[in-house]
Amino acid sequence: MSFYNVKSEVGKLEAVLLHRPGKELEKLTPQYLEELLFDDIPWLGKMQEEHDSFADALRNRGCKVYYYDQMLEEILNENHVKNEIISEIIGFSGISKLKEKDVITEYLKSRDSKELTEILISGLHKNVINYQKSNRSLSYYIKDDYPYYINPIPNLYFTRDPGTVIGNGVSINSMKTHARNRETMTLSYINKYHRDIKASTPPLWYNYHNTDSIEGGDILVLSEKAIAVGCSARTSPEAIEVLAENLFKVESGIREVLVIEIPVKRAYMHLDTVFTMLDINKFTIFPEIKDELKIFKITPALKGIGLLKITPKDSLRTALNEALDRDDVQILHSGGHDKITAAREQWNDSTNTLAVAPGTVVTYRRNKASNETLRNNGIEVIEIEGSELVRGRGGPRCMSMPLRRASII
Ligand SMILES: NC(=[NH2+])NCCC[C@H](N)C(=O)O
Repeated sequence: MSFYNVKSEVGKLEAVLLHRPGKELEKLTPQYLEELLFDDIPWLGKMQEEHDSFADALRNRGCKVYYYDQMLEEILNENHVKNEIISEIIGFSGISKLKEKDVITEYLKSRDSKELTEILISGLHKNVINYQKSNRSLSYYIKDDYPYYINPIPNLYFTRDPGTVIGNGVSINSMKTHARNRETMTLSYINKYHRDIKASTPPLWYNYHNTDSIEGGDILVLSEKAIAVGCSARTSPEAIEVLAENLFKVESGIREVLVIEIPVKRAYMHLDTVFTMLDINKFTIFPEIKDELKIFKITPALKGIGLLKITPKDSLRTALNEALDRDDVQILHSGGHDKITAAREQWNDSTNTLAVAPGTVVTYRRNKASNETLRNNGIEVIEIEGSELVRGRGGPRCMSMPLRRASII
């Protein structure tokens, strides 16, 4: 049996990868907020309570929850994996250029797998390493005010973005920003070495070593034959083409990539901040952007040069109907028909719904107007608290990486 199986956006959620926010969030300071892609500093204790309730809501619906740090710790028990990760991180974090690199490498090697997991997620502060003053380089003094050798990765609880399961394979995404690239790097090790995953040798649809960026918040698995990809502040057209070529080349089952270009803005950093799927024929959208979208359909080129055929489309609804082989697609507007409410609720992730079954979604309770519209249109809404979780700018969909979904009957 394949460890990964996601052939829709809404089939009953059977297994998911989450990360419970930890000490990495306590490394946020006003000075580095923007660089670390936060708008505010969440209160960790409260955030963990909210996250535990989120995980419980998924378990209550029969979903198995895997945790990123546990899987990482498990693979680090093998010495060769530990050494491989340490050497990549040393290069990635610029430590290999420092005089103190041997001391830091030794320090990392002498940690057990739990301690190393903690460092890989919440960072390595400079004052942890003791070494002779005589070994200090000029760059040590000049960059001295930067506190870390290894940066914390506070966005890790948005497990949606570094990896995306499509069919029985996975795309290990290439992140737009340095702040998030290590999330992807560690995920690639989990994918390669975790005993539960490697047994099924899943195909890799995208490799994070490719520098064209693509993030999971932009990828929606519409069906076993079609995916939608947002072209956004985080996902480039070049990366979408590479993903499409890989999916069309091998036996992924995917025959269409529907590209939805959204405006480039912090508030809409990914497609799933403005548009998600709720049911086999229902979607929700932030109405403000609907006239600004550009839609393109990519299919395998039958003849001609190159592998891809690109067709511009006029209407999102028609394109979705075509992709899903239906004629009844409905797109519900968030914000309860009020512009101000819609904008406020979008900022708080009203359109970032996570389907746990066809027509059943998890949302933040705070988005009252949008939740009401969903209910009035036959959607079952499971509400969770998100006062602290939302401060990282993400909702239930961003906080989850579906690993397996049941097929839709
Ligand atoms: N799939 C999503 N919409 N993820 C939201 C990620 C938010 C995160 N702070 C970032 O800017 O990257």
